[in-house]
Amino acid sequence: MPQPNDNPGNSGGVAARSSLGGAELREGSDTVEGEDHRPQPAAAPGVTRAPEIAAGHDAEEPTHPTKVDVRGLNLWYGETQALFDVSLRIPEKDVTALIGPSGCGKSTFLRCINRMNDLIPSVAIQGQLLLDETDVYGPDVDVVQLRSRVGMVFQKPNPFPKSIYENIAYAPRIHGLAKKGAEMDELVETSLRKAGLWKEVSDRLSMPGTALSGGQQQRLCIARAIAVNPDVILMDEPASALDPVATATIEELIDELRSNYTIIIVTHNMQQAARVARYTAFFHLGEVIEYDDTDTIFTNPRQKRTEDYITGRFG
Ligand SMILES: Nc1ncnc2c1ncn2[C@@H]1O[C@H](COP(=O)(O)OP(=O)(O)OP(=O)(O)O)[C@@H](O)[C@H]1O
Repeated sequence: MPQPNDNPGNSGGVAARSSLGGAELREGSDTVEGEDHRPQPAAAPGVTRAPEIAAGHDAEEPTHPTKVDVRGLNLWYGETQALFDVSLRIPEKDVTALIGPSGCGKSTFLRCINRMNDLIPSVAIQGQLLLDETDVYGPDVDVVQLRSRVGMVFQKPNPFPKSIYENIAYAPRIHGLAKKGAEMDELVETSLRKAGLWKEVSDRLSMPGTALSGGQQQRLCIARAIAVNPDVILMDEPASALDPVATATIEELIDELRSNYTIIIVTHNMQQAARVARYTAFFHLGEVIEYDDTDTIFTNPRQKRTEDYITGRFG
């Protein structure tokens, strides 16, 4: 088993980091600097592979560095704890799925990565969440910048009530990423191309984004996220409101984006996780029960609870 402290560049130990909003930060009473009390995820995919996990997989498979390194993350909504000691190392430039029954904390965890939970006053967070080497909850973090590095796509497509063009151009303009005119036109086109939408909308960029079909709106939202050149794209059930054809298009798009972006996707649809994700984390009751190659999770899970979930015994 790899030890969590195998991860280079981090000294281990769980740091109390942040109190968001009005709730008290809880100190981990059993946590001693230098010791590591975190549960052991099966492996940190793409970083350090346990020999038994590597067995049966292509030994030449490239391993990617960690993009998001989560260490002992706990989260409370007021008095109610929703995440328990979550530790995951999410590799860069690939797709990681978060699965588990309703209410197990998948979306809560996802929202920690770009600090969307800051918007909920009762939330308190303890633990460490590193994006590359940066502590996302560190005192110097500019949350606006963070959210441009870590884009988000929601369950229900939510284009701005503006033109297709403006949906893409809005954030780059605010961030000063392109000048008005040809430079912005090019950025809009490139973003729409990357999201596989350009051909469908190139002759109607002034039309409202909300006039597109649901699947097109979701690709517009993905193009909008891409336009600010993020490293990470969080997707919270991005296809659950779409029909099967639009869902297939989104899944194809995710597959195309995987080589350039770290994609973390929450999905209720296990077939979808199996189709799009290289790695899968199974959450239950706010804990990560198992985290491994998607193949292993679906064909040879180590934990009974994972097996029971993927075979439909609960959830
Ligand atoms: N804003 C909130 N305030 C209080 N409790 C919340 C809030 N959001 C989520 N919770 C609670 O936190 C727990 C985890 O919810 P979360 O939405 O993260 O689960 P999930 O696994 O994404 O569920 P689903 O698959 O149904 O979307 C649940 O018990 C939920 O009721």
